[in-house]
Amino acid sequence: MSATAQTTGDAPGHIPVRTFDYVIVGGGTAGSVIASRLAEDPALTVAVIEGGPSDIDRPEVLTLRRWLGLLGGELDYDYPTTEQPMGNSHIRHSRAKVLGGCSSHNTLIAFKPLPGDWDEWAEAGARGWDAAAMDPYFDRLRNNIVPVAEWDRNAIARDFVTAAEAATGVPRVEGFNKAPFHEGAGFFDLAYHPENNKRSSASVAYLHPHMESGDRPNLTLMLNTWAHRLRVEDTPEGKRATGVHVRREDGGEEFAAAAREVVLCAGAVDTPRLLLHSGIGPRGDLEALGIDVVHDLPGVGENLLDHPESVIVWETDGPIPENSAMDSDAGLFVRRDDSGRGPDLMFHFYQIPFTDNPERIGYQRPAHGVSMTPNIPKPRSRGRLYLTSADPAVKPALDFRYFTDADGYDARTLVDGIRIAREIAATEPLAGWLTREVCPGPEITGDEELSAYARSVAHTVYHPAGTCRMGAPDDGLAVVDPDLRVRGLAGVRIADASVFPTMPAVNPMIGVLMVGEKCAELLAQVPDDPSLTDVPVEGTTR
Ligand SMILES: Cc1cc2nc3c(=O)[nH]c(=O)nc-3n(C[C@H](O)[C@H](O)[C@H](O)COP(=O)(O)OP(=O)(O)OC[C@H]3O[C@@H](n4cnc5c(N)ncnc54)[C@H](O)[C@@H]3O)c2cc1C
Repeated sequence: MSATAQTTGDAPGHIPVRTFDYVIVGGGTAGSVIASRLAEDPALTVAVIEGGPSDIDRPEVLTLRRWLGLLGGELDYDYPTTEQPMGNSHIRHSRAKVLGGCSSHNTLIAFKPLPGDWDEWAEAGARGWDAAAMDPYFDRLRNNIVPVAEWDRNAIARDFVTAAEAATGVPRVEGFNKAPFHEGAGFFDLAYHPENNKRSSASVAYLHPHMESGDRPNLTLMLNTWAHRLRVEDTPEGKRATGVHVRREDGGEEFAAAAREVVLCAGAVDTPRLLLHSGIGPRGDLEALGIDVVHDLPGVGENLLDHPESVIVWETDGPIPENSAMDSDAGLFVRRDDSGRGPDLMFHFYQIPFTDNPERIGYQRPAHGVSMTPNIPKPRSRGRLYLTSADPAVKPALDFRYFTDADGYDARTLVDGIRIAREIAATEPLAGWLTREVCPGPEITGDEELSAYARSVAHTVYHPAGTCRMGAPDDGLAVVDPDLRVRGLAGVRIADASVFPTMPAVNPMIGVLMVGEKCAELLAQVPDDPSLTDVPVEGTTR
């Protein structure tokens, strides 16, 4: 196979074609890993179609502590949710439009998924994705995963950890990735460079070294370029994805042809969105919108998962010290149900008053304060992503169906979280810093009132996943098989947060990076098969 992408001229009325061995849609968290790994073989050509710009020389992106300033800005796709009768309908889901994807604007909290998380995937039909099989991929990660540096450990966060340990009886943990845990309080591991607070995002760790040295001429980054349709053709072997129609920033159209495979890494919102606009999804939904059905795949967009959280805010006795890695670098895991496989309640401790949602219902932001955000590691509610228009420019609908699980487990978890948070706040040495509970406020004590508050100010930990879930080859609602191949289509795989069958108890980014590493390995195992090159490598396409 040629190491040089083949290009054709731009014929009038036609779209120029460039052919690569692999076309990766999305240079985000998983996409950066896969592109970098595939391009290690100089005989292969690899293209990355990335909707956003490069992150190189952008301090507002590369400086971890500036993450909050990116949300809702020009590098954010900013997806709304649908009306949430049981929760907060005003949540905006940030999704990064920049090389590195969400690893370029998240908080880079780095947890290896717990053994129970992977084993649950294997039990859901993802054969080969159990904890023992997945463990080695963590050691391959190139990100600089380190504990929060001593100088970034804020005094009030240290006191939160001590108070959490005393109030709940959980052990203090130094290095959450050293061994599986059920409970614990401590500073997190982060993917960052403490000496200058620079991100160790997927792009920084996997792509920058090659972009800066130019040692991967076989890797083409098509930046500010939007993939709007996956092309599927009928071949003697069946339906095959042959490439992606893309639109550049200047409005020009191109076809990126894949001689071997297309890999979709556009994330849990944009991968199903692209499939649906390509006519791949539930037949009835597509027909109702007038989209030609290319491949009936009922699971696309189903199984929308997230980690919902609530918030409790205290005013502090004056300003707190300035130092921090990113203002939310310590936390707590609790296991209320001893029969569970892992933690069932998690808290981030914010060194800022996080009142965005409470302000909407009348609370005021204190001049100085801190917050605890209890979240649900294993939520039971399941949502759905779907299109409301055949126009690809219209954002998809994200209906998380927050707090709709039949037995009320999700809402109850947040109520338990607020009660535990209050116990910690009443315990020294944290108690001495706090002058008053701002929200929900000490007068709100009953289960129902607490639940109503917790749900009305609920937020997301920004972890949407599961919308193209992996499952056994005979699982009708699975979108990809355990080799990440889209069911019923040749030449296309998915590797990003959308393939998660269930939600890990911990923050998901490391899991996504490990999906990327495993996908690269699966692709490398494919033998050279002449039939795989039976796709257009020359000419033009409409
Ligand atoms: C604010 C925030 C904080 C978070 N904090 C943490 C944390 O601390 N720890 C943690 O573990 N997780 C965290 N997460 C979650 C984590 O970052 C994500 O789960 C993970 O990065 C998702 O990776 P992905 O590869 O699925 O998608 P992404 O990283 O989002 O990559 C998708 C890429 O595809 C591109 N793209 C999309 N559609 C197209 C298209 N049609 N054409 C071309 N390009 C396209 C996008 O521009 C993007 O670069 C956070 C997320 C957010 C938003």
